[in-house]
Amino acid sequence: MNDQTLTAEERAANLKGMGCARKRVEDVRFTQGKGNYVDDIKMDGMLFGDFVRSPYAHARVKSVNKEAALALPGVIAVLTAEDLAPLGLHWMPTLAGDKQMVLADGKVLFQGQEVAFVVAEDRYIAADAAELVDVDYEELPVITDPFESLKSDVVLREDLEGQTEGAHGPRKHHNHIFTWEQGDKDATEAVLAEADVVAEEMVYYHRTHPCPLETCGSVASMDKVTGKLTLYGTFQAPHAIRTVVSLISGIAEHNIRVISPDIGGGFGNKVGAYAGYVCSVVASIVTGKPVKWVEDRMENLMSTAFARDYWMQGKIAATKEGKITGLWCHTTADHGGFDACADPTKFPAGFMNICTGSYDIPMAYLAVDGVYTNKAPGGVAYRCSFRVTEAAYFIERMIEVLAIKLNMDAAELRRINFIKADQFPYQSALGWEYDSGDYHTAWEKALKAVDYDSLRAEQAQRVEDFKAGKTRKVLGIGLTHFTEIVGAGPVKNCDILGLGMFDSCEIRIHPTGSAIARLGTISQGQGHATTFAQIIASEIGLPADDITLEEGDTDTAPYGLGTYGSRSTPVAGAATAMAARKIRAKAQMIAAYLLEVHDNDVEWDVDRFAVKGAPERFKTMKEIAFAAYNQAIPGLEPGLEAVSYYDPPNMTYPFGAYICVMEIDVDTGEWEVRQFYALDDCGTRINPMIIEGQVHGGVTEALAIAMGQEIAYDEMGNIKTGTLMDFFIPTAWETPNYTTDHTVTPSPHHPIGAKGVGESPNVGGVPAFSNAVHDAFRPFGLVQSHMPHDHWRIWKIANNLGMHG
Ligand code: PCD
Ligand SMILES: [Cu+]
Repeated sequence: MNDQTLTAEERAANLKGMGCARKRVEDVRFTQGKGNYVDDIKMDGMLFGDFVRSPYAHARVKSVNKEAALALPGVIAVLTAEDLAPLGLHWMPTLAGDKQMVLADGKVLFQGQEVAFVVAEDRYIAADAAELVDVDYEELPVITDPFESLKSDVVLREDLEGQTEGAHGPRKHHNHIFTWEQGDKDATEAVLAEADVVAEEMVYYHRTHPCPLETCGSVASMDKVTGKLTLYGTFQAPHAIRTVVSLISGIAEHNIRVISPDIGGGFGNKVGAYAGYVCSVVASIVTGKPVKWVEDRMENLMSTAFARDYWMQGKIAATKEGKITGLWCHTTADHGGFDACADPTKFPAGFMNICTGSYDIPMAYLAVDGVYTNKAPGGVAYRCSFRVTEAAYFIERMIEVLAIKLNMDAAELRRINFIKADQFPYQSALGWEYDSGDYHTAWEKALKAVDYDSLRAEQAQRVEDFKAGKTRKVLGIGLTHFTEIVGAGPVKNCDILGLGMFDSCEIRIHPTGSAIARLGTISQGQGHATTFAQIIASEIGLPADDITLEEGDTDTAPYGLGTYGSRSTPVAGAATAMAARKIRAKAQMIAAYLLEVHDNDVEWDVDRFAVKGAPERFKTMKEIAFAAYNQAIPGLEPGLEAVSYYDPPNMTYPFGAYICVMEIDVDTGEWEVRQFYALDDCGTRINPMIIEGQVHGGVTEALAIAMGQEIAYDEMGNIKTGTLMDFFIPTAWETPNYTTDHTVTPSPHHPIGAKGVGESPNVGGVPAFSNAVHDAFRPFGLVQSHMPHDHWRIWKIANNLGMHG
């Protein structure tokens, strides 16, 4: 055995375990076009569904005439709310405790709302037939502004009329959904009243959309003989979907098999439940044939879950020296026609109460009011754990605004107020216990890496040159220090529709020393098959290359709550390590038995158990695996497998320091990112290459959001950005170079010390880009301006500041 000739380091390297920049095993398939997405699923006799959608943002649906559509050859059925009503399926519950129409029931509340579902023999016939469905609408007044909505006599949700209690407490107005309050209002207001300095600003984080490359879709197949429903779909939470389908359809849960095949990006868009899923299931039950529904790009942008749309009114108080004494925030949250926000049940505004950020703020108060308008429903985490990007954007803008008020350097203001390394675990004024952090170290490393002082000197020179007429370009230095909160979790705080947010992993070792692991999460491109195998490799000493990973099939995977909110590593990653440790514990008994020593007389050594003090006497994990199946210890059951359901004791708190240096042409509003530095601390790093990829992707999405991407409506409620001609997706052309860096502050409660990282680059990136724009104009008097900072809006900033002469 050449094992004996290798050093421990060489044996460890062969495992490709944690810390290894292992190449993504998924990519062999993906780069050869061998992925298997929902739209690749083809079944015998499969039918296709397509929606009739409302052209109006608010209208009464007086009648739906299906005749012409049904007369078209190849059309099998046209479903309306009337058809679904007897089954109780014309409305469905949302994750936020609201309910949502599956098909228009008497009225429509947003443009693109589903009115009828046409089922036909192929996709094209279905689309043609959808055009033939004749809907008689009566237009109603449209409200697209949440502040107006709260003053309007127009009742948007007639189904809730007279209902003064909502899912999250009292409703103040017929278009009001909930008020969520955190922190101490009176004490915070007292601090504001006495403060040396108070900066106040409205920070708007505009409506945008995750817009994954693959749109949403499903294929439902009801087998009437076995009574089994198989549902393929683009689900970020397949198990939760199975439970919800069972609860609302009455089909026993064991008779439902939900499968998430390959997913072409989720970004939060695929967490909730959509009308298309319900309609494909009903259509399959009705027709007895498999039914596929896949939306197109415009349908995805106009009807599936949007993100953000938070109006955050802020006040921040400080001493003259810049020590922050209090933070106050009132948010008006525009949820559109239904509250279909995907947050843990007890958090109607997600984790917005992380808005004290990285700073030691002794007193704080947050209130969020949810409001209905005539816009698409949703409110998902688009690459951020439940409204954390909103919170980070808010505090990182407020810090900048305060720095202006104090006439202070914004890097210094942050430094003065950071939570110190010795304050962790840190109890925040709005209720969180930050598990760990070392913000000062990260901050100094970042400032040094970009040579902050010379950048400031260059900027000062630039301002002079501009004033002297020597240049038409200004320079912005966008600073951000963010704190994320990921890994929902703890079941005591976090559940979705009553399902506790634990996660799971099951590992089965085969006799020859290879293995399969199944998890309750589901990769959408993150590379779980690569990274989770690395955790197992390090924990039990079998090569990652010999470990298969399977996710997304509810018939085989242990129950889990799915992948979003960067929870896979903090929760399922922990379950993986715990399951592996159970296996190692059994392996230790087997090894000791084979080596004829006491259990405690063997010790773990990379990929084997060796006799203490006699390292030449050992059994490798591979040998132990074989023994587990034929030479088991008398009385011990054969086999080598384990499962772990992990309920994390706390969330994890990744953080980072991002700096963006931007050049802006004041005459055209064009911008150029000259430098972007991203330092992330996600605790123990499983795969540095995947982390770097996550950061590149996330910062690019942040660039999109900050610099142009938006879901905009006109006053009639028409969506103005419903195609990729208008909705900004950066290409290689717009995407700058990034410098990535890291510090490592392990999570003290996670078995391997890892924190999530997938969302961090969005949470840190958006304020970094936006602060760069603001900072470029700060010397000319700009305090606050709303995103997205497209060329036109930047031009207007310059124009309003009188910079166009
Ligand atoms: N420390 C550490 C951490 C982490 N990691 C890695 O990294 C990744 C990620 O992770 P995380 O953070 O944990 O996360 P997840 O859970 O897995 O995932 C989720 C996320 O993820 C991200 N990313 C991504 N990518 C891709 N490609 N695609 C997609 O879709 C996506 N999405 C996005 C989102 S949006 Mo939400 O849903 O909004 O809530 S949330 C999210 C994986 O693989 C892992 O393993 C490592 O390595 N290390
Ligand atoms: Cu979010």
